[in-house]
Amino acid sequence: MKICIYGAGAIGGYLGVQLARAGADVSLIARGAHLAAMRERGLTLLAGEERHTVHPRCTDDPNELGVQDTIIITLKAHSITGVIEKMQPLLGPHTRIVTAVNGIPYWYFYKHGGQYENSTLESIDPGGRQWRELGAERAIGCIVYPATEIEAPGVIRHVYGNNFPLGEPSGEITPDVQRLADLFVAAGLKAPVLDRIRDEIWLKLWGNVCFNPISALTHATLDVICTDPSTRALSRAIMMETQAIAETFGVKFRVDVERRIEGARKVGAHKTSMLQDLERGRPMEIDPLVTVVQEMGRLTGIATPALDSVLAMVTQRARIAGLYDGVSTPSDPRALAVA
Ligand SMILES: NC(=O)C1=CN([C@@H]2O[C@H](COP(=O)(O)OP(=O)(O)OC[C@H]3O[C@@H](n4cnc5c(N)ncnc54)[C@H](OP(=O)(O)O)[C@@H]3O)[C@@H](O)[C@H]2O)C=CC1
Ligand SMILES: CC(C)(CO)C(=O)C(=O)O
Repeated sequence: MKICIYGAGAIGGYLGVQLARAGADVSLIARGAHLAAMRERGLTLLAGEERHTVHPRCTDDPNELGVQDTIIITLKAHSITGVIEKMQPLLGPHTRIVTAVNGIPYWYFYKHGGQYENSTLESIDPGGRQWRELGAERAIGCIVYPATEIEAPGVIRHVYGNNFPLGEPSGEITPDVQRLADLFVAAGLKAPVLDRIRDEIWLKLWGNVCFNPISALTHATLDVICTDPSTRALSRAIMMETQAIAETFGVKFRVDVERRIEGARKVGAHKTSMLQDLERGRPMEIDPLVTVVQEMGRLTGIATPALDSVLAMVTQRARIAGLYDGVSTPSDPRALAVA
């Protein structure tokens, strides 16, 4: 299976090392100093006391790679639209695209059923270009549970976790998704194939939608946000709004909100990716994690006053830092009035 990891940074680099070590035919697309370092010295994974270096093909030009069986997108989700054209040489009639990103993916309403079937969401997929030009029918869902970071160009630090649940939008256990899961397992990862992948997407997003913007606004780590009574209550309020929206779309949450917050608290003194991005001057992933929930709230007529307030502040914070030029424009006067 020819696999290309598009955006081989912290998560894509981790996957790249593990897949290469398992003997997979894997190519990495990256850029800048990180790409130069990988070309020169290979890609190194630091995991506890272990250190592994691999030398997969690395490029910033998809034309060099040609058609792939599987593309694993590990870009920040707000970067996907910007690479649609560059991705075209990788796409053949049978290519599958795995969305290994946080937030709601572009294919969300593909094989969803009901009144929203085949809808696109403006906050994550402006004009529906990802849906049309990457192809919703190509998609395989993936949830990223591990935490990793780029410690230096060409060097990935594994922080915790190895679980990447996978699932077809239709819920079927197809040969494609099973083959991919088998490959992940051979690479030492966990990759349960889920028949309700959207439930798991929301379970992860439940944390990102509140902890990430609150951390960017307060600079608090997860343990502090989940312990301080005020930020815990604010997180809970956003999570309850989010749950109401997701349940309208038929999502089932397998844990309750208190257990989800406790799970995050136990992660400890960890800075969310949004806080890390703010501190390092990198574009913040606001629309795929927060604005999209507001958009889905508008679609379903569910007010999101707590989320609206936090979103208004975090977008302003990000704009002032020059790290956001997205779509967030709250337009529901009722929600703004409540907020
Ligand atoms: N890191 C983590 O611990 C976790 C991450 N996630 C999610 O996983 C996804 C990936 O995150 P993460 O790995 O941290 O992100 P990174 O920013 O580390 O990785 C993305 C990589 O893609 C590169 N890139 C961006 N645009 C292009 C382009 N046009 N051509 C080539 N390369 C490009 C970036 O380069 P550059 O730096 O130059 O922009 C970067 O190296 C996100 O959705 C994130 O929320 C989820 C759970 C945990
Ligand atoms: C750490 C965690 C789970 C916080 O929601 C995360 O996914 C992130 O930082 O993006």
